[in-house]
Amino acid sequence: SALHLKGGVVVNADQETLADLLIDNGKVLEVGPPGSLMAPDAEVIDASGKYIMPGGIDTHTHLDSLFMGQNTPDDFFSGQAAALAGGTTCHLDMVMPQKGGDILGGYARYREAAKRSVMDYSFHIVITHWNDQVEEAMGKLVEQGLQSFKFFMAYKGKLQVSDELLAHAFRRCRQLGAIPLVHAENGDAIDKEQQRLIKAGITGPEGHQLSRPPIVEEEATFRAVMFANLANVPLFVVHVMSRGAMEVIAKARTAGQRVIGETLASAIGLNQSLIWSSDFTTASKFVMSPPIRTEEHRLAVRAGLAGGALQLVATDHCGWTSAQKALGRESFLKMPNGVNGIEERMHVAWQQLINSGLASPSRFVEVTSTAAAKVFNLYPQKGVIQAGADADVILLDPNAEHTISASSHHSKGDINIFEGNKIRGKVVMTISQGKVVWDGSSLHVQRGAGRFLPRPAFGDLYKGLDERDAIRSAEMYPYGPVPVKRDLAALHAKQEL
Ligand SMILES: NC(=O)NCCC(=O)O
Ligand SMILES: [Zn+2]
Repeated sequence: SALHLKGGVVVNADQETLADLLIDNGKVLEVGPPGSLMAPDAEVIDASGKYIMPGGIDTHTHLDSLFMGQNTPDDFFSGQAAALAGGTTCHLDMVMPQKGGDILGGYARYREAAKRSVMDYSFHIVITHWNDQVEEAMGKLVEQGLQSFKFFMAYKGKLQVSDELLAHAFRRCRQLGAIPLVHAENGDAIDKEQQRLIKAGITGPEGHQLSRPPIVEEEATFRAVMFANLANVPLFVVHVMSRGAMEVIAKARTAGQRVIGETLASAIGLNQSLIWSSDFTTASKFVMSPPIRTEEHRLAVRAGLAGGALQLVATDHCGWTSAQKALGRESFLKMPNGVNGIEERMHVAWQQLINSGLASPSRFVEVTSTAAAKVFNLYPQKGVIQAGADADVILLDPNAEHTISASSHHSKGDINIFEGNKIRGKVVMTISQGKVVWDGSSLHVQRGAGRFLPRPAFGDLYKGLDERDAIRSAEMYPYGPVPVKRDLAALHAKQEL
């Protein structure tokens, strides 16, 4: 049935206004001044004292995934249900290739797994090797509505790609109108550090941390940014965890390059102190790549997200059980990397951005929803509350207090990196496709209700790139057109004499 939200503050990325909202048939029907909308049959929801905002979009998740030999506990049903309970109504999941590198096969498996979905979703496709079939598969995937490909610059010997592959792939993305995503860490350097630390007997979770210092993240970020510049392709850097990597991105943007920096709930909400805990289960919870960093980095990245050096905040949700983490008891090399967050992200971002006074509710909407919709070509279907948009909407009570805990979360893992975090501000209602799916205490989700969202190539980030190419070419050949015409016949004739 139709919903009539009355008396709330509607927040979009550009402004907040006291307004009423009418929702019907899965869409936003109308937004108008308080008392102006007529809908006698609609169910009335009192939104007074609450913010009405676009549902969150998480640009980086790993649901129903096989990673480091382990299956993630959360599938598309449990992961998305958790997301909805935390105010996220849409996500983009990472498609890992099948064994043997079969990309289309991997994609088909994820489409099948996603049939359990309870909210809308799309995918990024991970590319780990290169040949003609891969190039062709990328083209086919773009035709099917996928416009983003992910490359790991770390995980040596497994997922890591070479510089040569990056160079090829960025050109191919440019041709297809797709966005390349990079996990930016120098896998070769990490490999050496890992061996050194293990040899020194540092085998615990802190060894993971020490093997991947901020400098390996900054170096790879710089390399990816330079390669993207070379191909004149937009670039999306996933999970920016450190100040240096953020500054590389900010500098490139200042020079006019189209680079998007994604940070994570774990980066702005936590520092690495608990990785030094003498309790193994506690320490192991925080093992992820790139690592959660010192307080100095947390504060820098948080401020950068508020101030505009970074563009959005995701989760890289790849939560594991404590038993799975314990596989790394003897060596951090065997511990599945990854942390939870799909359910906590909106609350952590609210706490860190709004309650710190660093950002406005509009900026919160921008970094949790609108920017993602724009970059990944879902706007204005998603990421905004206006007539015609999908009715993915949340109500947030800025005064409600709650504490995050594994004992009350909806995700399937038995551990939570935000355990005990006190949050002021709570999502008291989530509306997905026009239906109330979270009422503040229970979920009302329907298996299979989630839809795959096709995303056309050549989105907003591509506008103007052809003109830039033409101008850059002209700048590259300051002494005239190439190839330079030379009279080689005359030279031959001369030398034959
Ligand atoms: N981030 C992490 O530690 N695990 C998930 C895989 C990745 O994104 O690197
Ligand atoms: Zn990653």
